[in-house]
Amino acid sequence: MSEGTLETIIAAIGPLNESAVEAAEQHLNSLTKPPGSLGKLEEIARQIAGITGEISADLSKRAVIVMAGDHGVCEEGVSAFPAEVTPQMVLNFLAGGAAVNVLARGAGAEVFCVDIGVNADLSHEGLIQCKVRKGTANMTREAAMTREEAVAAIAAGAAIVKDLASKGYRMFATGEMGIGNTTASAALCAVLAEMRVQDAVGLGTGINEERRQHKIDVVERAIALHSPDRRDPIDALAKVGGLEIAGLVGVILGAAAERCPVVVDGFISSAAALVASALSPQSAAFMLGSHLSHEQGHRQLLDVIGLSPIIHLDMRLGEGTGAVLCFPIIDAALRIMREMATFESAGISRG
Ligand SMILES: Cc1cc2ncn([C@H]3O[C@H](COP(=O)(O)O)[C@@H](O)[C@H]3O)c2cc1C
Ligand SMILES: O=C(O)c1cccnc1
Repeated sequence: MSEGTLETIIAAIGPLNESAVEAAEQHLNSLTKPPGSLGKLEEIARQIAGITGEISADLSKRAVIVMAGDHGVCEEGVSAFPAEVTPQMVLNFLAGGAAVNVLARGAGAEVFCVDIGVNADLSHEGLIQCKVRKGTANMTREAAMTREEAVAAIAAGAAIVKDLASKGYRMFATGEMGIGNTTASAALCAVLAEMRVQDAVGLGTGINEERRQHKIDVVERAIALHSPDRRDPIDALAKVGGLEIAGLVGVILGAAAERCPVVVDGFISSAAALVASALSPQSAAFMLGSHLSHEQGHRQLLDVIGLSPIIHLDMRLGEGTGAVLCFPIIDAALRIMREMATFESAGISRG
């Protein structure tokens, strides 16, 4: 796919429907509660109205899209786990045994696992095959991928969402699997959010402080080698990003283009959201922050994108786990819109 096709996806993203936001606000204020007393549930209800154009949209068909890809930078010893865990976990997702599968079952969501760049030959009927290349290159030596590969991965993510939307899916969560991907995410934060590298690099799967210092050095060397252009998000994504991160950029832009809410998971998904919002500032209005990851840098990253997390559970897993946990809360906000009595219908005096 060419960058022109990416421009077409971006051009399809419009603003929120302000009259639906206004109608949601009026309905919320007619319900039997002090104005604003349902806090963030009210904010969610207004946002979903603005996204979908309906004050209580039916979002019952929902999906978590788990993008899987490998990272050449693992050669530098940046993760507590070996790279072969990526394909092993893909099989676990397909067997239904990973944390995201369990939580998705509880949230009425289907898990779609995508091979966008796993460094292994995987074949399974449940796997969506979109491999752009077998893992990125080691960013401390060469660009993680080419610009064309980054664009192809974005396009693949957007095409998956388009296909699911045509089948009736109305809400999406971002998920990922890729050993080494907190390193790529931290590099993107440093370039595109202008965060200090030491603030963006965390412990990932559980390295110690000494290894974190090494991981900081790895990110600094990669950025010094490539000088990614912060005004060109595709350049940054190609040089220091990841295939699954690029795939999620496409999922987010694709959801915004389809006017579907997209719930952004933890640190890595938020790095994808950062790239998406740099490519299309309007896309941020279609994103919902999910949880505050324990990974260092996540709070600052969310602030830059302008997302506020719905829940705080000290999780640091990824896969889409925090995002799917927010689906029942979003359901609660929509249920309030549908089922609560109004002051008028219940005969209750207003203050
Ligand atoms: C068994 C296992 C399951 C996971 N599920 C998500 N991650 C998470 O950990 C990885 C990022 O951390 P780092 O950058 O330190 O490698 C990603 O794959 C992320 O999704 C997992 C990691 C492991 C080991
Ligand atoms: O917040 C996340 O997404 C995360 C943090 C650490 C490791 N894996 C994922």
